[in-house]
Amino acid sequence: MRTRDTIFALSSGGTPSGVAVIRVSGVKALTIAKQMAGDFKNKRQMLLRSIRSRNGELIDKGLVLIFPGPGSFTGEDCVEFQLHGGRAVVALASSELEALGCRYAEAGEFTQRAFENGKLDLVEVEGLGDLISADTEMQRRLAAEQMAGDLSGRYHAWAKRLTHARAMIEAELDFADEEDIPGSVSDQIWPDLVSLRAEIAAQIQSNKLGQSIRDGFKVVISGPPNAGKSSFLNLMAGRDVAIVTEVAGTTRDIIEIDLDIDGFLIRLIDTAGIRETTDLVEQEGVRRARAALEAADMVLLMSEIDSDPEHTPEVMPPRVIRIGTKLDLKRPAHPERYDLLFSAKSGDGLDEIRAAILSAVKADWESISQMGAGRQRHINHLREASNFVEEALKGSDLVIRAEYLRLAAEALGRITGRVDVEDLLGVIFSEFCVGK
Ligand SMILES: Nc1nc2c(ncn2[C@@H]2O[C@H](COP(=O)(O)OP(=O)(O)OP(=O)(O)O)[C@@H](O)[C@H]2O)c(=O)[nH]1
Ligand SMILES: [K+]
Ligand SMILES: [Mg+2]
Repeated sequence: MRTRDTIFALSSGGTPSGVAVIRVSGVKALTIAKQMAGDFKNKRQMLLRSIRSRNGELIDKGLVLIFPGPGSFTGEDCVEFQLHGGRAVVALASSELEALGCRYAEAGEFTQRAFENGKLDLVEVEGLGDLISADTEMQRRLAAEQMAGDLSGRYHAWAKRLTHARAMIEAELDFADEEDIPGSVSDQIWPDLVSLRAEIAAQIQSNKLGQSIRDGFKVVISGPPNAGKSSFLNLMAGRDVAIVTEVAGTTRDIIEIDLDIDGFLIRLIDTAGIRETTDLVEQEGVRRARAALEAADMVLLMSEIDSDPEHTPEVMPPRVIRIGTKLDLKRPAHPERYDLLFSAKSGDGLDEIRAAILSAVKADWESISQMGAGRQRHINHLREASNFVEEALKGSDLVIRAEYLRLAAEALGRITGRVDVEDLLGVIFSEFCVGK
C-alpha cells in the first residue's frame, strides 16, 4: 500500500541554503530518526543531535523535531531534520533515508496524508496551496483565512441546517397520523431555507469576485488605434514591454503585465486598437481585443482628446473609465466626455488612473473580505446545492422535498471533501510542490 510507505522530502527551498528542512512522515519515521540521531522519547520535542549514517559517519549536526502521530501535520509519525543546506549534506542525508526504507515523496503527498487523516478538509487544502503560491498581500490574506477553516466552517454550517431541516420533515412524516401535532412542524423550516438560498447566492457572488483577487484583477486597455494604449502600459510597467510606433495598428497580440498595487494583483492587458481593417493579422488582433474585453473586470477606454469618432466597445463590462490621452498636446473641448485625462509623455494623470484601478479592486475586496473566495469548483457545487434547495422549496410531496435537501447537503459536502471526491484528489494535490 502506497500510504504505508514512509516518505521524505526536502521541504525547504533549493540548495545551497543556510538551513535545509527534510521532512519524514510514516510508520518508520521515529525508528529511522533514532537510527540516525540516537535514541529519544516519543514525545513532541526538539533535539540538537549529531546525524550519522549507518556506518557511524557524521553527516551533519542539526536539529531534530519529533512529532509523534496523530499530533502532526500529516497525522502520522513525523520527524523534521534541520541540517545545513549544503547540496552534499542534503544528498547524503537523503540517500541514507532511502537506504533505511524511506521513499522520496510525490508532489503534495504530505498534504494528501493530512487530508486522508482528517487533519485538513479539501477547502483548507486549497487554502494551503494558495498560501504557498501567494505573491501579493491580499492573496495571502484570503488563503490564510481559507486555510484556517473560515470558509469550511460556513459550508459545514449550511450542510447542518439542511440536515436539521430534513430531520424536521422526517419527524413530521413519522407523526403524520397523530392528531395532536399542531399544523405541520416542517413548515417552520421553509423560511430558513429561503434565507439559506440567499446566503448561498451571496457566497457565489463573493467567490466570483474573489477569483479576481486570487488570479489577478483584469484591467483591459481598449480604444482606437494610436490612442496611446501601449505607451500607457509601458509607463505602468516601467519598461518597454509593448512596441510603440506612430503606425496605427501596431499592437496585435494581447500583452499582459502583472502589477502589485497596494497588495493587490492587477493584470494590465494591452490590446489591439479596435477598428475595421482588411489586414488579416490586425483582424485577429481586434478579435482578441474583443475577447479580452468580455473577460475584463475593468476597462480603461482610451482615446486621443477630442478625436472623432467617439469609440465605444460593443461589450460594456461593469466598470469603464473613459480616458482622454495626449494631454500634453491638447486640452479637451468636451471635458465631460472623459472621466480622466492623461499624458504618457508627461506622466500627468497616471496617479489618478492608478487610484481609479485601486478603488475598483478595493470595492470588490470589501464585499468579499467577510466571505472568502472559494474557487470555481466551489461555485459549481454551490449552484448545484442552490438548485436542489430551490426544488425542495417548490415541491409539495414531503418525501421528495426531503430527498432534495439531502442532495443539496451532499453537494455542499463535496466542496469540503466529505462526500465522494476521489476523482478530485488527483487534481488538487498535483498542484502542490514536493515537500508539502
Ligand atoms: N505627444 C504624445 N504622444 C503620445 C502619447 N502617448 C502616445 N503617444 C504617441 O502616439 C503614438 C501611438 O502610441 P501607442 O502607444 O503605440 O498607441 P496604441 O494605442 O498602443 O496604438 P495601437 O497599438 O496601434 O492601437 C506613438 O507615436 C506614441 O509615441 C502622449 O501622451 N503624448
Ligand atoms: K501605434
Ligand atoms: Mg498599441
